[in-house]
Amino acid sequence: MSKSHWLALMIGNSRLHWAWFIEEVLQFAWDTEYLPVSVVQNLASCQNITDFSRKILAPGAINITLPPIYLASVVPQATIIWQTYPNLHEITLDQVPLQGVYPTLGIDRALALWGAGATWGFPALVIDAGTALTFTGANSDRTLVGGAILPGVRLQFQSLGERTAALPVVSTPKSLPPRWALNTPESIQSGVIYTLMAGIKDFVCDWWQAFPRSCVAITGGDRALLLNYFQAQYPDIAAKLTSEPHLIFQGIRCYWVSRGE
Ligand SMILES: Nc1ncnc2c1ncn2[C@@H]1O[C@H](COP(=O)(O)OP(=O)(O)O)[C@@H](O)[C@H]1O
Ligand SMILES: CC(C)(COP(=O)(O)O)[C@@H](O)C(=O)NCCC(=O)O
Ligand SMILES: [K+]
Repeated sequence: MSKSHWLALMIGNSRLHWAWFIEEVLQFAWDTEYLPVSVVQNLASCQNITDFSRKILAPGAINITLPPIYLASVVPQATIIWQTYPNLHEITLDQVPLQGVYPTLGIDRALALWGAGATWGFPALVIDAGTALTFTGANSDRTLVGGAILPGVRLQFQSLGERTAALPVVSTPKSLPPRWALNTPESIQSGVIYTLMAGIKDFVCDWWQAFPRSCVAITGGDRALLLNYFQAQYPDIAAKLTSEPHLIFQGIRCYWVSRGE
């Protein structure tokens, strides 16, 4: 029997996250920008698979087998576009085996937590440093303990620059800035970064008080950046964080396996 190839697509608020799987093994993962409107319109106009492959995948080619896409999204408008894809499996919260979730919990948070628990065991806490930064934790019964949501790194700089007259939108520093800054850009960098780190440290320490041996996994676009800062400022905590770029894909993989495909 031939092995099954499939794609995972996570639609986040900043970009699309893709992974190519063969059976339950992740082969390759990449990020793309949102598709240009012209491509989306073209996609929406497709009538069937042949039409789709001719217009989108490989103009001129016929009879291409489209891989199934397992889709999870926290951006409803962007989901609509993909519902025209002929071989789509949309993952919803009721398909994630966690107890005590509330109806509006983000599917990305649920999948990352499932992925973390399946990989390192429950209890587990996930820090997802994406457009928004989230904490999401479950206990040893796989019951959601709860979490928190705050603006992510880039969003903090953007919103400060865009909603004030005198503040520029500064870039995210690659390494830890000086705490006591003597110019405007570094003052903004210091304020955002040191407050963010203190906040993360406080959440993580509170979690470890309740669940001392729990895995705390960090994922998302700013994962490596935050880990760098932590290594410089709180190396003891950095050493106890588990860094995993593909936590949501681990959750989607669990979903794929649970379907017995
Ligand atoms: N090309 C990029 N586009 C957007 N964000 C990026 C990019 N490269 C790095 N980042 C960082 O990743 C963060 C967004 O994380 P990501 O996991 O991609 O978000 P989401 O899952 O919400 O789409 C931003 O705060 C930003 O600092
Ligand atoms: C908190 C989020 C915006 C994070 O999304 P992201 O930054 O990964 O794009 C997303 O998980 C979401 O829309 N959640 C719904 C609200 C909730 O989880 O309570
Ligand atoms: K919103």
